[in-house]
Amino acid sequence: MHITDRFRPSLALLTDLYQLTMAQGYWKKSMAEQEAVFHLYFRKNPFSGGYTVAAGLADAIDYLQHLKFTPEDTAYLGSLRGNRNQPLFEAGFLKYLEQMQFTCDVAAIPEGAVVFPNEPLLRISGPILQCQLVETPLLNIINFQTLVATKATRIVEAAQGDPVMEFGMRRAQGPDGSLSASRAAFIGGVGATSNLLAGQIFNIPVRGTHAHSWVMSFDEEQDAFAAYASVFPDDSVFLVDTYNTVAGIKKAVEVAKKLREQGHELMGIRLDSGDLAYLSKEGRRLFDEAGFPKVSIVASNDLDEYLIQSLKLQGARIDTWGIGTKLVTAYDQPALGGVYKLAALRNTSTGQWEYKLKLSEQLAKISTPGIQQVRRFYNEEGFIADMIYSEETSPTYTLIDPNDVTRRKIMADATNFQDLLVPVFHQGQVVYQNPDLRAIQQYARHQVQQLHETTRRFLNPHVYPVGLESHLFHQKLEIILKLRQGEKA
Ligand SMILES: Nc1ncnc2c1ncn2[C@@H]1O[C@H](COP(=O)(O)OP(=O)(O)OP(=O)(O)O)[C@@H](O)[C@H]1O
Ligand SMILES: O=P(O)(O)OC[C@H]1O[C@H](OP(=O)(O)OP(=O)(O)O)[C@H](O)[C@@H]1O
Ligand SMILES: O=C(O)c1cccnc1
Repeated sequence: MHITDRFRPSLALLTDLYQLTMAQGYWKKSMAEQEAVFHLYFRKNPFSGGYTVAAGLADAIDYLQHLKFTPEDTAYLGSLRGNRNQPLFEAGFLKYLEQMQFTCDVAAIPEGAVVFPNEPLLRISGPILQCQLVETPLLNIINFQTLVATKATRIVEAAQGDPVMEFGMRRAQGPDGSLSASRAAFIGGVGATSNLLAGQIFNIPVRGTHAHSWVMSFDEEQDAFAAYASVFPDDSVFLVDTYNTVAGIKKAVEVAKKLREQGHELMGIRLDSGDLAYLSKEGRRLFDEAGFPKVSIVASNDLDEYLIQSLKLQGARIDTWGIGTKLVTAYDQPALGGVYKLAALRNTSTGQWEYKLKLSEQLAKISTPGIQQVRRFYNEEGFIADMIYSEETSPTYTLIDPNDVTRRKIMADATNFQDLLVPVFHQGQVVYQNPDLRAIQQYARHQVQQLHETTRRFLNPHVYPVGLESHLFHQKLEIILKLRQGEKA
């Protein structure tokens, strides 16, 4: 099942109005079927990090597979009016939309792969009208899930093997945001979610403790713990910070003793405020002294990768991390900034591809033309460098940094490489089997492990080398110079 399933029968209008006005323009100018190539990529790793984890492809595939304008969709479009109250869309165009089938080719980097700025995560080729229509929803799906999967990976890295639970639904960007975030967080290595619908849809393990209101609804904190334990004798984690945390821990110890007399073991306690380093050490000491070394200590309270790292440095005795707001909202960087750019258009007279690029004052923002593929070079120690090349030319082994021509890398000795974009749709038909979500999670873990620790660190990470293949670099340069000349004229 996919997140997009919930919006059936049609998601065709989940796009920006301008995609439809351009579509009518292409149709009217007899350009609708002209073949185009677009790439979806981002320009900067999120969170000032050294890498990004791709996510969202399964939902992107599901969306494209079911792209169909229903009579209700076209009736709505038909009802839209322009400035002179004239219909915005023509009846002939709406008929065209209703009959339209998705016929594009799509190649994509599988979910869980580590990816870097300027690498196409998706390449869509086919009739320009169709390629253009799907820009916004593809960006919507891929940008958010990739962002959250990357945040989750960082949090899981900081936790150094401790289990991490995702508690974010209440602070997420709406119901669909919470589901996407739970899925992406799982890809990034989170072990469980508190979000039951995400559990049901994606088969993610669900876990939870209890809220402060449970404790507050009893006269005595200890009675609250005892009552909860009587309902869930083998599955209780007590939230101990409603009043005085140390006193709360002591009451939890007393209830744990009673539970043991009845043949059950308390699972854990949760700390949700105060000094988590101090309180976790105190909690560990009190439970250990009472003969409960296995009672685990869960911590929550606005945690993120930096706080986890700090708490570990302070010697906190936290076993499990509950992470909500900062994870599902990607708090310190709320958008990835992925873009979708036209890179080639088939000339209808010559049948040849014409390369296209978008100029910018900033070199880094000039898009790359061509029919791109990403080749990753690696050895037994991990990933070495990535090269973006055009599938139209046979690639050399020279990578040039598009933002600094003096930085080059020659990969002639590298025997191991892999092309990252794999076929996903062929002429509108799916040719890709989505891996199971757990397999994607394992793949992501393995991918991150292939990166050097200098690329993985949070502060000022080493920049992983990504270059343009020499032919492509020179083609790009030539187009830039030509366009700039045109600008002057
Ligand atoms: N030992 C620690 N080192 C660094 N940060 C900590 C430590 N312990 C807790 N924090 C973090 O400090 C922030 C503030 O926590 P604190 O419990 O003092 O305030 P609070 O959340 O407003 O408390 P309350 O829920 O009681 O109102 C939280 O993000 C928490 O995770
Ligand atoms: O801190 P986060 O990373 O966002 O994790 C989720 C938070 O949601 C809950 O708090 P809330 O105050 O909403 O409810 P509660 O009464 O259950 O603590 C929980 O106790 C966490 O603190
Ligand atoms: O189960 C929990 O402890 C939980 C669930 C959601 C949000 N905060 C905590």
